[in-house]
Amino acid sequence: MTAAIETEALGRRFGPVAALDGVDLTVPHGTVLCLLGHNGAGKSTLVDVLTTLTRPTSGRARVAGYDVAAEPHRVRRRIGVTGQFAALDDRLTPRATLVLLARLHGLGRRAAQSRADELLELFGLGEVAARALRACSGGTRRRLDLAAGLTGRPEVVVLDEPTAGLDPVSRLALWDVVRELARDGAAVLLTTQDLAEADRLADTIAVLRRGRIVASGTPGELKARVGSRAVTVRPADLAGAERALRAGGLVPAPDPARGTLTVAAASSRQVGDVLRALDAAAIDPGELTLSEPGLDEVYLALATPDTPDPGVPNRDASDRGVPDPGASDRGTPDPGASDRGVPDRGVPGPAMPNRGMPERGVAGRGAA
Ligand SMILES: Nc1ncnc2c1ncn2[C@@H]1O[C@H](COP(=O)(O)OP(=O)(O)OP(=O)(O)O)[C@@H](O)[C@H]1O
Repeated sequence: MTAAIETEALGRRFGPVAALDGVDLTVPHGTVLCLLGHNGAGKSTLVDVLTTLTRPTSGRARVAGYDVAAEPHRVRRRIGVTGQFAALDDRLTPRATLVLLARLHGLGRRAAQSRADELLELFGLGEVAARALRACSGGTRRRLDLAAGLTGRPEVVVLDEPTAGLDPVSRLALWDVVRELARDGAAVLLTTQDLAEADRLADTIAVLRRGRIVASGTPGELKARVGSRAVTVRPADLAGAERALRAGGLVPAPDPARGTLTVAAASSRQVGDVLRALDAAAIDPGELTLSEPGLDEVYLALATPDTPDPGVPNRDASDRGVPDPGASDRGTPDPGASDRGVPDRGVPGPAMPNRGMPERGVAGRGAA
């Protein structure tokens, strides 16, 4: 069985700007791929291409087995698309809205009602199910927007920052929905700026930077790739401890405000090295903590636009003595480099995507 989403050397240019620059992605059924990236990395453009809102200018993308450029109608029938409620009568209730949409997806009256009730419950909309839409809050409309995209039980769901602006309870509820969708066999691609969200939800995280995937893997793999557990000690004699660690061949990072020294320690042997170096100088480590790398480190090392390109030696990382996140990507010249520095959205592209199209908007931004 082919993957639910497959892209191959996918590119989308807007005039001189390469919003997507050779993106290769695979999202199998039953899995969640979280796309992380800085502002302007190309996340929305990728979502727009996959949901047929904009056409690629190079490469290919297949969604649910259909090419997005050659068979956009077939793709649209199989993806979780939201935004429909914007075009509906504001006097309708959330329940009536969902029933109507389910019927438009070909369900009979009974089946449509039960699908609507299922979604109302899933999105915690039970209490407002019978309230007119015009009297519903922005958050409620947002959740309804997401629910509306699922009325047809899509096999591929693409969510652009689905939890941005949701309150914490709604956010957790949406995470449950996403996991449930994947358990039921759907492929979910979601973009997020929320690292906790990616950590909790993703089977795979892909890091997009300036239109290119610079790293992908499970959350655990990415964390292991940038890092680096660290040992932090809080000795009484900070300067003496720093000298002792350096004498032991280690590279401590002092934090005088906290009175701590931190040393990257990829293996347990290196944890021992820290203790031995201090012991050799008869220095008590004081408090000792061992910390695991987090996704925030992954983000800082890989996703921020100022990070050196994967094709360029990463001086910062090697200076800190931590493994270089770009190491495995080396050797690939960066064809997008010449596009850089072009002001964002300054140049109108050949075909401006209509992000606001109510009948084909994708879950997420601006829906509230
Ligand atoms: N219609 C357009 N015309 C010109 N440039 C565009 C257009 N749409 C996107 N771009 C440019 O393409 C690049 C990628 O933009 P995109 O919106 O996909 O990024 P993003 O990762 O979604 O960012 P954000 O998190 O800020 O929404 C940016 O440089 C952006 O300015």
